[in-house]
Amino acid sequence: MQQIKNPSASVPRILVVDDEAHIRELLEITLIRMGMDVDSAENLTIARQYFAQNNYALVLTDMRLPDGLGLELVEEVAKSNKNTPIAVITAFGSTDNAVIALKAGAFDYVSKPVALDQLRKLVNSALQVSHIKSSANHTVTNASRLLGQSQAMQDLRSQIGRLARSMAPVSICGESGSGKELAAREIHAQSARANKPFVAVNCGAIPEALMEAEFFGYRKGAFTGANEERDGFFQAANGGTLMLDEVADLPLAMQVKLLRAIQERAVRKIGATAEETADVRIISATHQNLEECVANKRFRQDLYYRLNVIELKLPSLRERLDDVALLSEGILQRLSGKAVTLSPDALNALLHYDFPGNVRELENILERALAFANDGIVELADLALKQAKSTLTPAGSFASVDMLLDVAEKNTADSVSVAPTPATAPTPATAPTPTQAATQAPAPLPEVPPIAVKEVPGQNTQTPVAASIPPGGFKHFDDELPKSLPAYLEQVEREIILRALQKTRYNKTQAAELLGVSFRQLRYQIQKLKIYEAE
Ligand SMILES: Nc1ncnc2c1ncn2[C@@H]1O[C@H](COP(=O)(O)OP(=O)(O)OP(=O)(O)O)[C@@H](O)[C@H]1O
Repeated sequence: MQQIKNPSASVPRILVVDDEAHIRELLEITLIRMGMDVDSAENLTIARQYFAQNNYALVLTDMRLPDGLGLELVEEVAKSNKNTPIAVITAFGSTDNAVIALKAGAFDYVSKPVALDQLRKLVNSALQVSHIKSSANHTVTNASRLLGQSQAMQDLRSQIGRLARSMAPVSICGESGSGKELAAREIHAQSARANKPFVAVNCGAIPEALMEAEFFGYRKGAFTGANEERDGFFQAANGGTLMLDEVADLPLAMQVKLLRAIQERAVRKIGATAEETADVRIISATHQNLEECVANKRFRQDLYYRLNVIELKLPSLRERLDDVALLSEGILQRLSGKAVTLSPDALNALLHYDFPGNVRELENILERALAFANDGIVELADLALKQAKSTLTPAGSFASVDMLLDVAEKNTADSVSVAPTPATAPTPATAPTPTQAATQAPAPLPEVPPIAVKEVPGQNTQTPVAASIPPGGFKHFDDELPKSLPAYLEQVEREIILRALQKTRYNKTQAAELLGVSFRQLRYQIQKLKIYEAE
């Protein structure tokens, strides 16, 4: 056992635990060169003594020790009140051990033979975690955008605080609109990676043929149309967090490649001969049941095991209706920029609504209601809830089409959202590529001849309806008023969405661009209106 003399209180101190003297020595030299103080232990017993007597910025332990497993130390350190990050050194190719250690509370891992640049990155992340913990920055939890004071939200926020201190992959599940992406952004914002990119990728929105290029990038000339070298999502997220949204939508072939990239922490651009390291933290999300997808052989078990190291479950809004008042206040404030309140009747109606679309639906309801609200008060009738028996008083004019569509998501300034930007996408002649659509103002929707004439069942039916428009379009009211405003507005919304879908040959990404809404919002409206592609 070797102890560095005269450790200064201001110098970060690291405990290295390994039974092989030459590895201890290598780690010690590297860490001392990085300006750290180092204590080293050759077995669990000595490591425990050191840990009990000192405060460490990081504990780095081998998995196999003469008197036990490094995993025991991981559990003890994770459970202690000291909040010390602990990382493990795993044998080459033993990624299962890494997953087990991460599940037990390890902050990160390095594989043998230890690559020194990876070790340096790990140490720097651990130091930032310790710094965030002890500095005023930690109050970021209080400024969380995830609103809600219910027990479920308080638990969620403290779970997020713990997860932010780890590199472990997190799998977020929850109903559509319940806040999965927001939770992922929070984990990133509170982590040591906060000043690096957060890249959110909608796996369901990328054409299969382009997946590899989008994820891993390509070299110039790698294929026809590859006119210049391009980074993929992994490179764009380097040092930060990569969110794989709707991960269940990944095709099986891509799942294999993704698994490899995550395990090796390295990717190879299409056309490149060498791999490059990819230092990304993976957060995945889905509204589907991934276990069921595994059982149905739609999702690889090994990838599931790799992504699902820690599971974060988002409660639905109807499970935490006591948050509705606070959420509404925050949303109204954000949307209108001034104090707008809900009348007691309106609040009461919301408290009895079941929100199948969760917080996103609450946002939509309130955004629509704001357009009708007078004198800074949202009344029950303004909400136009389906269950609410509203007697709507005419409020000037009917909602414009723009109002019916949700506002585009606003990315936070410190984050990057990467939309698929295919280089060689076989795109329909009339539809713009996503790249074009992102840079051009959406063109006005031209008249589209009606297709696949089918009768559209009633708007409130539970049966999905095929994507078809009645001949001549839907009935529009000139003089007479519609019998039900919500049903009428849904009808107009359906018509607009169907026209955009038909124009883009059912490419939802392009349809969303055309309508100036995000893919997620369009998908939500399609689900809500139960539109599906005509066979
Ligand atoms: N707790 C919350 N506090 C404030 N806003 C929230 C909360 N949860 C969700 N939201 C808002 O609701 C909207 C939907 O959230 P988000 O996109 O994170 O949901 P999601 O579960 O990822 O949806 P999907 O499954 O459709 O991808 C966003 O505008 C988000 O800001």
